[in-house]
Amino acid sequence: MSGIVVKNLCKTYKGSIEPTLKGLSFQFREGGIAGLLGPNGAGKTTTISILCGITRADSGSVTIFGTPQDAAHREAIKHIIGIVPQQIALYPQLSAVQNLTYFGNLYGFKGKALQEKIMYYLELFGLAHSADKEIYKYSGGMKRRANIIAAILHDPRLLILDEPTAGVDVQSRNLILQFLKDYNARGASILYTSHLLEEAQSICEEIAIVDNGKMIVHGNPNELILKHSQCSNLEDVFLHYTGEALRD
Ligand SMILES: Nc1ncnc2c1ncn2[C@@H]1O[C@H](COP(=O)(O)OP(=O)(O)OP(=O)(O)O)[C@@H](O)[C@H]1O
Repeated sequence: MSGIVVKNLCKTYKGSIEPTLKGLSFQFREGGIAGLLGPNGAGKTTTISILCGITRADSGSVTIFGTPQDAAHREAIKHIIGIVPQQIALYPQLSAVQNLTYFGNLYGFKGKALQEKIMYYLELFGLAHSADKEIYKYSGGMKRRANIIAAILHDPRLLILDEPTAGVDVQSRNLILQFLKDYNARGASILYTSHLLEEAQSICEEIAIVDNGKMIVHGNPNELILKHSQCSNLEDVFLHYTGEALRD
């Protein structure tokens, strides 16, 4: 299988006694929309950071479309993946255009072609009227949308997003979800995390629920719902596997 293959990831952060990842494994096929789900502290952000090469696992392996995520392939992986982190990764004192020009340059894009692409995406994400406004003046939803543009200027085959719709209004959320579906329809793969299970149920064809650093269940949301007669939606499935207990 040449999708996203995660095998036996283990990770204990420096200074922590308890491991964050305890032999986590899952696979997602190429070309789909996949959801990495789990309660607070399950290890989703850690897993995503390892997938992108930001954090190193203590052991285990990650292969993306046949390319291993290791020191020898870091540059190749950088071009395959676009990452939208949970925190806004833009310079607040720079405008959207200045930020996006900077990120485009990092990937070797320059000049008119880059500026046209930036304007195309600012338009698509409803930000054209604020193209020259500094990011600190943006609303939360506008920042999230600009954050996504920064990750797609190099046309990544895999877009990874950590809670892209957390804390945004319904309008921004709809726009972001529509973009994800359209980007996927153009052939790209999407891997995203969310605590909004109704949303994950509606856009993901594959989900993996992780808890306490381990894989709990993987599958198609509708098939998982049908498999458990007492479950009528993905939230029921999630609670069935992870229980009612608080994690903090
Ligand atoms: N840099 C770090 N140093 C020490 N511990 C960390 C670090 N980053 C994360 N952790 C711990 O690892 C565990 C998993 O965190 P992680 O952020 O990966 O979970 P998550 O599933 O993304 O959670 P959430 O849904 O709350 O965002 C948590 O207990 C967290 O405190």
